Amino acid sequence: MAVREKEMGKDGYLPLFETKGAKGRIPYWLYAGSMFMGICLICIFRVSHIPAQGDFGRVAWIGMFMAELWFSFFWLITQSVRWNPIRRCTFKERLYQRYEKVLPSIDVFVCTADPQVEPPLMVINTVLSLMAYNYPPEKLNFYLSDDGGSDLMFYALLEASRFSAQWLPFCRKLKIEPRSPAAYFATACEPTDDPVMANEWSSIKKSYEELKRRIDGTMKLGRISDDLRKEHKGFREWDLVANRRDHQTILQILIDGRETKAVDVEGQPLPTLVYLAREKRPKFHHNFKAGALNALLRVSSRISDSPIVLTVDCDMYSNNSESVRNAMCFFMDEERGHEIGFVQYPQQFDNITKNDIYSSSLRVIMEVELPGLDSNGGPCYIGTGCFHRRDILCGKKYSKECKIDWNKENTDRKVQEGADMLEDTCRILASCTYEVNTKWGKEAVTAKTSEEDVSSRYEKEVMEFGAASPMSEDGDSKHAE
Ligand SMILES: O=c1ccn([C@@H]2O[C@H](COP(=O)(O)OP(=O)(O)O[C@H]3O[C@H](CO)[C@@H](O)[C@H](O)[C@H]3O)[C@@H](O)[C@H]2O)c(=O)[nH]1
Ligand SMILES: [Mn+2]
Repeated sequence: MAVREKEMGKDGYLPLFETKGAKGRIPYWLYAGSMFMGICLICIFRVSHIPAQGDFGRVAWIGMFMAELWFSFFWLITQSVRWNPIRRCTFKERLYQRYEKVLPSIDVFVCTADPQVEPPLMVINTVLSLMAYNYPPEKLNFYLSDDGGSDLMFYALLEASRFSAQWLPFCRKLKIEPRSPAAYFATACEPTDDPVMANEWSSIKKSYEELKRRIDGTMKLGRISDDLRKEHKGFREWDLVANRRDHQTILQILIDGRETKAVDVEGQPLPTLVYLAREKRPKFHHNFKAGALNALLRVSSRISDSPIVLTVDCDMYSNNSESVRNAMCFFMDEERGHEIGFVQYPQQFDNITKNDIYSSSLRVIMEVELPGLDSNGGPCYIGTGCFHRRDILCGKKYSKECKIDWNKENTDRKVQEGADMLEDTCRILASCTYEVNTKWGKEAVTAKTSEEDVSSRYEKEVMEFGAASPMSEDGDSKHAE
């Protein structure tokens, strides 16, 4: 094993992640240094050549000097986010060796709000890209929050739950990236070298196209046909729905990962998949996405209660199937894990013009400023693509002494009830009155539910975040072990 000395922590311990300075810092420091010199010289020139009292242009001179001082001050404070950008590298191989058996389970929250603006086909592509993560499927739980309360969205998710039985094994076998079917088939070519694979490839592509056609057809029709309605008990919920702003909680567990029959075409377990449309009533404010996330936190704490929570906007698929493992390297690092409250990934946009004339890819923000903020304690939560520790969201503070026993963490949180029972008992957690008379909105408060007593609210604590927020970059391929 050829491991460089500085990679090692105390007592020869090998960390799960490493922090490095970003590339290009030295040229930037030279540039910033010359800039600073220039600013100083301008100041000296302005002060030493100021026109005497009564001379022509004195007021303009002072005005210019003030403006220059203001811009210099502005430049100086931007250095705090540009001076020292950092890069994080993970060692997934070490994670695999030490923790593969006890990896924590993850609850993934996807938010959608309107089936017209955010087409269900796009939403299920996001969900499928996440379901296909390279992570033990029995440890993944997916929750789709539908603020549009639409049976069309429910139907699309039902289709996705069926398609996932083919899609997940296909992704595993061909190790494809990205794992959003739409994004993948938009660019991928049929593998020609292996006829068996080529066959499978075309058959999956055909299945996806049929799924797309069925969903497009239903969207065009604008309602669920009577034949489709018979396919799942969940559609009966919509008999009681007045409109999207006035309806009861709709909660359907489409795949119950704990069940033995929840398997893909290869017999491997499927992840849990839950549809949630929280209760909406005209009298109560729903608090948009934040309200949805709070409802999801409560409902998921009852169903799967995973120690790690990932939030994703429905219009943002995951382009890397290793994202979860990368994030786990931060949370599970024995020495520094307790310093990390959340791990988030920068966003990238798909539909940007070649020359990016509007700078839509936000390169300065994504490539310089967020890594720059990372060296100063971390940027704030950007709303999507972010893993949180559940306990942090409920106010827990971590310290050096607070070591997590991941073995215990995993087994402690299992529920016994069947899916039907859970659907019933969890409804109240997504009711619109749940947060009434709490401090929600004044201090962002979230409630955690106990297993013993579902309806009682306990542990209402202030939402706050940990000190560090690393941005992960894959580094392990470059390291010899
Ligand atoms: O009542 C609502 C309204 C919105 N959403 C969801 O919230 C997400 C973000 O909304 P969007 O309209 O797409 O906002 P963007 O401006 O694209 O989002 C960026 O900016 C938001 C804050 O302004 C963050 O919340 C997002 O995470 C971030 O991606 C989407 O998935 C929506 O479906 C809900 O779940 N319920
Ligand atoms: Mn968006």
